Amino acid sequence: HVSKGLVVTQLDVQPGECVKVKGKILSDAKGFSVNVGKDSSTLMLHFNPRFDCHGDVNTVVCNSKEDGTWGEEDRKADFPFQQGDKVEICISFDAAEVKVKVPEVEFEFPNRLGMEKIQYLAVEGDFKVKAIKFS
Ligand SMILES: C=CCO[C@@H]1O[C@H](CO)[C@@H](O[C@@H]2O[C@H](CO)[C@H](O)[C@H](OCc3cn(-c4n[nH]c(N)n4)nn3)[C@H]2O)[C@H](O)[C@H]1NC(C)=O
Repeated sequence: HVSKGLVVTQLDVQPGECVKVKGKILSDAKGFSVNVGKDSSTLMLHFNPRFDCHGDVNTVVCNSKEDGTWGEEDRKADFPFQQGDKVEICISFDAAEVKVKVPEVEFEFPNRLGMEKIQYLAVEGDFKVKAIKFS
């Protein structure tokens, strides 16, 4: 399993609010993930840019996780990331969907679990977190 990165629990992020993660993608990154939800087993969104891992090259894979079981993967067309880049990722949600804003591109993913708040944030993989901000 990927090494443990930053984990934040006891959050209470409401619809319309934003979780901002600033950091640096490692220069030899294979992939990283930003995970938000209730806890590590119940994720509203697993946002997983893959440079070269699990058989994917330069592909953003999104998924949800319910009580430890992955949902259907959603592979995105855009891949606005480069190894070594500094990135700022903003995640917000409402009853219908989760939005992931990065410069130039906004990804959308259905709020499959109908979650009403984000209590958990975990950043995993080849990503060095510099700052997190809740607004
Ligand atoms: C073609 C063979 C069967 O399909 C493959 O099955 C793999 C195993 O499920 C898929 O990889 C997993 O995809 C998951 C998202 O759907 C995750 O990215 C998983 O990454 C490791 C991981 C992260 N996490 C995790 N992060 N945060 C939390 N709470 N858990 N748990 N396991 C990956 O190991 C992989 O994406 C999938 N590939 C395709 C093309 O479907």
